[in-house]
Amino acid sequence: MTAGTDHVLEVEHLQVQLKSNAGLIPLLEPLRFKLQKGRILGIVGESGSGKSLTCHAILRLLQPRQMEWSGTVRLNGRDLGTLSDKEMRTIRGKEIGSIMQNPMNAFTPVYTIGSQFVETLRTHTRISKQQAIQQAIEALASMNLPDPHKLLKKYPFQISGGMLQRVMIAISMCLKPPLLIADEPTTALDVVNQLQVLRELDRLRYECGTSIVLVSHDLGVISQLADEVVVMYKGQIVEQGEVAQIFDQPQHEYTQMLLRSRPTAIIDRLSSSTPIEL
Ligand SMILES: Nc1ncnc2c1ncn2[C@@H]1O[C@H](COP(=O)(O)OP(=O)(O)OP(=O)(O)O)[C@@H](O)[C@H]1O
Repeated sequence: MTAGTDHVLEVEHLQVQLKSNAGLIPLLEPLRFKLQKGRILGIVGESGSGKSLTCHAILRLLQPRQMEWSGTVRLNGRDLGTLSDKEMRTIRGKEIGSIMQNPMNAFTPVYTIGSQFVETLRTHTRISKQQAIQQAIEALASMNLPDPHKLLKKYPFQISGGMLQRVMIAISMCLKPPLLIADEPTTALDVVNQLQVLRELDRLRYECGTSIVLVSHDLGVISQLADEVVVMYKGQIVEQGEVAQIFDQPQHEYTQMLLRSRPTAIIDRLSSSTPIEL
């Protein structure tokens, strides 16, 4: 970490505009937030409020022909805006892991899960092929994926979206990045697997000190896992702060409305002390 900052992620005046025939249309108003090592920042807000766009902007995955962006994103004090596309490709994966809503997009259909898993590990670490396969098998097993040996031989289209989601998380677990961007990581999963994934994310931050940006519609998940929260509405941050503060004393009318419609099922399961039978 660069001297002078104890923040893994610093986002300042981050703004995104859509290029259209009618001119630039603002999609994200200038955003500002920071995240310390080992902390989880939840991003909540209704559909279309700008959560995914924020994640894509941090990862520098916006299409330059479609979008214009400005502002600063720093990772451990390093301004990502100054890096070349090649440098950013190295950063993505090793230093910023990502778990996106549509896992199919993260895989190439013509290569097996195993070859993509091993290739990713070996691109970012100095381990042998055999060690990479062993790590992959252990990581897949820890994600409650059945028969990891067979799974490695399958192609992405041969397994469900939920399984692919867990494969992506397993890859991130192996790479132990300082920052993980998880955009609705449990949306495609059933309740048992949602809990498994959330526990693995929690383990990643406690054991590896990974900081996590966690986007979720589920306020129960955010209140249980996140340390701080950003509430977005129409491309703006309307409120941000420590989870307890925002959930106990929401100041903004929109946050109050979100909390009134808060689901409780996952919270109850997650906070239950009874171990889940897997
Ligand atoms: N490629 C694009 N072209 C045009 N508009 C876009 C594009 N991507 C996002 N937007 C617009 O930007 C706004 C924010 O979208 P974003 O996907 O970030 O929302 P979100 O909060 O993640 O929603 P959801 O919870 O449904 O994923 C929306 O109004 C969306 O229509």
